[in-house]
Amino acid sequence: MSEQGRRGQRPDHGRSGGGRSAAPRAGGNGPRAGGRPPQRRGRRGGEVDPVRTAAADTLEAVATSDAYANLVLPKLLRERGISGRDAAFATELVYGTLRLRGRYDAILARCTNDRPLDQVDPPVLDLLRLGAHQLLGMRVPAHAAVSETVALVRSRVSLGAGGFANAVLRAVSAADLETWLDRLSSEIHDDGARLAAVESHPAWVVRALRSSLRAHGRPATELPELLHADNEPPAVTLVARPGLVSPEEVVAQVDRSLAEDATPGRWAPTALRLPGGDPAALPAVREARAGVQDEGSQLVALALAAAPVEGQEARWLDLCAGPGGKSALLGAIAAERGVHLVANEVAPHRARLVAQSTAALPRESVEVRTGDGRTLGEAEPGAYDRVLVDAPCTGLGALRRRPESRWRRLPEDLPGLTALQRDLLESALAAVRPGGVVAYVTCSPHLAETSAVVADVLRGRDDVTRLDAREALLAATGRDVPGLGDGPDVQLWPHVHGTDAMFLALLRRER
Ligand SMILES: C[S@@+](CC[C@H](N)C(=O)[O-])C[C@H]1O[C@@H](n2cnc3c(N)ncnc32)[C@H](O)[C@@H]1O
Repeated sequence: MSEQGRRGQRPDHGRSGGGRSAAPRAGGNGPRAGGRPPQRRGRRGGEVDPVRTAAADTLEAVATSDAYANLVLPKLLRERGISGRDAAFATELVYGTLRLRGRYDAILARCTNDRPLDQVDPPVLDLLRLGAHQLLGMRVPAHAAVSETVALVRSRVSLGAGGFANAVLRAVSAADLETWLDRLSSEIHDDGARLAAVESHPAWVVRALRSSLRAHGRPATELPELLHADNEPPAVTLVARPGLVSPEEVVAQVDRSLAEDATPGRWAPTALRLPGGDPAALPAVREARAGVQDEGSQLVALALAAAPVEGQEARWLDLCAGPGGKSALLGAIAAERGVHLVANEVAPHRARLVAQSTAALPRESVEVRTGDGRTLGEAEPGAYDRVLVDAPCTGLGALRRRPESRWRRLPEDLPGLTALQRDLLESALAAVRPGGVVAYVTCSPHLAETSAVVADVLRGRDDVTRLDAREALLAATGRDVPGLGDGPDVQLWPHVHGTDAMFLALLRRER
């Protein structure tokens, strides 16, 4: 395999003066986030940059309080009056640093004068990663990246740590990204470990994704492309909820400068993509007639609604509904068909989010409940025509949109999750009536959470038939969606479909 192939496909790094790459890099901001530091005036020598401080505070909250960057950072930027290009710069600093942590650690480990990274004070290490991202993932001039990061280390940790950071970052800045990646590729001989470092994923996730690609009939040689896609920020994708608003009506509400570049979704008739902006500000989103939703999430909900069900329909169930994106889409379709949706969620605060997501639906067509989905099937046997089990999972299929999650999840999380997934699927099969259909969905392609759960639950049962989910998906989209494999289940992929890696199995209860 070629060097490039082993490393993964990276964008063509155009070069500008000084040998630094001019193009945004893998996991970089692209045109939306603005990688060049905005010009700020009026800071005295030695003062730390407030925008980088906001980024460092967010990284600290993520590291020490298990916080989510996408919740902490916007709040912090609002409180500190940081907006526009400064806010975009801070966002790229945080997201890029978190996503590419594995890659930067492999590089930093070669710049610390043989000091292992686990012996570097964690707050210093986080700031070194922040500096490395400015040097290698953004278009920040090297002197600014080093001096601003060293100022942060001095002010937040100690003068001595500042000296150490200075030496390490100068060593990082001695080569550009291309050169560093060539070096990692030539020095790390194990295939999985090399991909883990170059494409910044934990090694166990690399192994899991390789197995899943193979199991779904895709060549393992696609793995670098898949990992690379996980490092690309996803497009802003909206859903126009049927019967409540059309994609065209949503586009009409978008700022004229962005509307020209709005495009329909690739597959789902309900989807549209925006080049940026603040979708939460659109009237249709504020009124819950539209929402922000990955196209893969839309596709699995649409496929359940399109699956063949025998006889009259009256009641649908979303067993694990929070925060309610799929409930809102299913509920909109249900309302059009005169069907009632029950949206169940175990966590009260997430049930409140479901109520918000479904607020635009006619009141009589949806009921939001708080309860344990594991017991619902026993309590209401055979009461529903269609049931969605969008099970709690590792979220390994949505790494693009959750920059820190790949480092938080551990293989030890799997047994607890798969036990819960099995219980929920069994409950769903009890809740669906004969002739009705259950969709088992995860935003993870990990085989233990997908095919293995379905196989475990169906073992020894002859009252359930596996439907061809590809046919339902094609019926739902009316388009020829390529790369759906041999079936009967569907596994979507970021590098093939441009969606999160959603898994879908459709199961019909025969008796
Ligand atoms: C993957 S999320 C569902 C996402 C949702 N379908 C959407 O599109 O917005 C899984 C949800 O299951 C909920 N959950 C976990 N255990 C549950 C249980 N025993 N019963 C019902 N819901 C549960 C979690 O709180 C979480 O909100």
